[in-house]
Amino acid sequence: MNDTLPIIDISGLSASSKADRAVVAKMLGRACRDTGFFAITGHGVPAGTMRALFDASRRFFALPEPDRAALSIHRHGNNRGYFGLAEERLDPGAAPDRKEGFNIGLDLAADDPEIGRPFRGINPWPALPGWRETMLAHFERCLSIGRILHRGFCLDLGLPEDFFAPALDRSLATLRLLRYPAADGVATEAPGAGEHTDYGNITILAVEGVAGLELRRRDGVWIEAPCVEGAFIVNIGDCLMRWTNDVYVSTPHRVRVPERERLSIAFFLDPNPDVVVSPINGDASALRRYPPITGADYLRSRLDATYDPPAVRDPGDVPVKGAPSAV
Ligand SMILES: O=C(O)CCC(=O)C(=O)O
Ligand SMILES: [Fe+2]
Repeated sequence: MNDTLPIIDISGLSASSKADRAVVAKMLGRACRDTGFFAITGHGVPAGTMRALFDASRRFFALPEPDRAALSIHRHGNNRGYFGLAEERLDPGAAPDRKEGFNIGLDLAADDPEIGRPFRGINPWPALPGWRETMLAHFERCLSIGRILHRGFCLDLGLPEDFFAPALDRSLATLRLLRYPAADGVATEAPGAGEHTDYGNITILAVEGVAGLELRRRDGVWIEAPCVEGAFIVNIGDCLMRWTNDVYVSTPHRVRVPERERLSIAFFLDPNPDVVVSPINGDASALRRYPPITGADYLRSRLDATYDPPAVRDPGDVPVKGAPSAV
């Protein structure tokens, strides 16, 4: 394979003709079986909207440290809020990550009956005018792109196109703003983000043009993910790999410390907590590589197996342990 990611225009997934949708689905399927990484265009999000989103992210990271710390993920729990530099270590064999971030989950009202259930909680918000609305609009946008992509996956996998729809309507999704400070000539062992695979079904990543994301091809060679103007980078996570019985692959990736400050915005699409993730393999249950498990139990098991204590972890990610899952 070559050194770049496939760039897939996904607008055809909304075509009225199934044959047209299938053309895109086939391209998606090929990428999902290969590196599990691809860039998408034709997603309908205007460049100005993305600029405003990154401006909002920059405003957050420019807040005084005490204001950010007041929103700490430790204080708020449920994987929501702020974490500072070196508070997360995606590769347990490496130094902590040189990045800070802010996580936003499904936005629930204080009296929502789901509050208190695993990974359900109230989002803390910074006191920045219009900020919450900007972020929630992007959350919804990514959810809808994620659902459309799943329809394409279904077509590729020979499933009814709405197969995943009921599994993604109360998703454990997380929108995560990330800031990687510039190297600034400081000698450090720390990565921007250590090598890991993502936990969920898919990750939809926006970058602003500063390179740094690297992924490991199936032949073991690390390549840089190109910054494609106007595109999101999508990658398959461990949950969808499991769900597809390893037909789709989640691929190890990492972020190197960038030459200049780098902002990225990741959306991790995990399934509903109570959905049963049962590997898709027709009726040949004997050939299933994994037992069925609920979305929430799978998340919990991965976090518990990886972290002690499982404090700041993001359901979007798990570090790579032992043999890489995708080669
Ligand atoms: O910032 C990036 O480019 C990727 C971040 C990432 O892989 C993650 O947070 O899971
Ligand atoms: Fe990741």
